[in-house]
Amino acid sequence: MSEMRDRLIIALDVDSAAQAQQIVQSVGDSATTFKVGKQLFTAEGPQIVRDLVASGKKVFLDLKFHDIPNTVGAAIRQARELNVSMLTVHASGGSKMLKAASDAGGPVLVLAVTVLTSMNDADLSEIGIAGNVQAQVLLLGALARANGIRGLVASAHEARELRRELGADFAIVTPGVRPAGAEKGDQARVVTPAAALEAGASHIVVGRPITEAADPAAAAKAIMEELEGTLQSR
Ligand SMILES: O=c1ccn([C@@H]2O[C@H](COP(=O)(O)O)[C@@H](O)[C@H]2O)c(=O)[nH]1
Repeated sequence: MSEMRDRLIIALDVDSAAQAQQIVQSVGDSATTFKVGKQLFTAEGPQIVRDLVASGKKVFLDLKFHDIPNTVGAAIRQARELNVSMLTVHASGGSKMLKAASDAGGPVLVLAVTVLTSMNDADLSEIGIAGNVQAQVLLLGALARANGIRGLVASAHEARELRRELGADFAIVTPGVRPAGAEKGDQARVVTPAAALEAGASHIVVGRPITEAADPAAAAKAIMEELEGTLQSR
């Protein structure tokens, strides 16, 4: 397992490169990996990724590709040119899309998003999925693994079972992480940083609790200390 600092991923969900770089600077050494998602990428394009990589940061490109296999494979080959470390596709794109994604990924860790952490059982039912979230996550996790994918995005609620099913080497990246007492916002399946690690997450993704904090550096440091405390108490 990588060092603890590599396990905290900070979501740079802001409107501009300047705001993103300010957060990166203020967080300093508390994190090595920063997530560029739809908001920042749409505002700034690939240059923000190039700039972060050039400054020595690891970038998780979270654009959640979900399209026909040829298009997803081609998009991933472009992402490789940006030297990102991780990227996402939707597992619900199906086996052919997942295979195209894993074939195209090369050294990039391709993560399959199972069920968004903002969704609950009722949300799944609304889109025609009869099973509960846990069952759907496990089904999509198995489908992803069968098609060469080496990591998933899921909530920590499912992490223990996923870890049992998928083994120690699989990456389980968990958003929906909230320090005790923090606002859930639109997230449905939420746990604390410590509970996510306990459940078997390899990485946690934290956005608003850091980016909207009065002091992002202190917020990131507190989360790091919670993670380190969890490992020491094992
Ligand atoms: O299932 C998912 C997949 C991705 N995300 C992303 O993670 C961050 C979480 O941000 P918070 O502010 O900590 O809620 C955000 O960028 C999402 O796009 C997710 O939340 N759930």
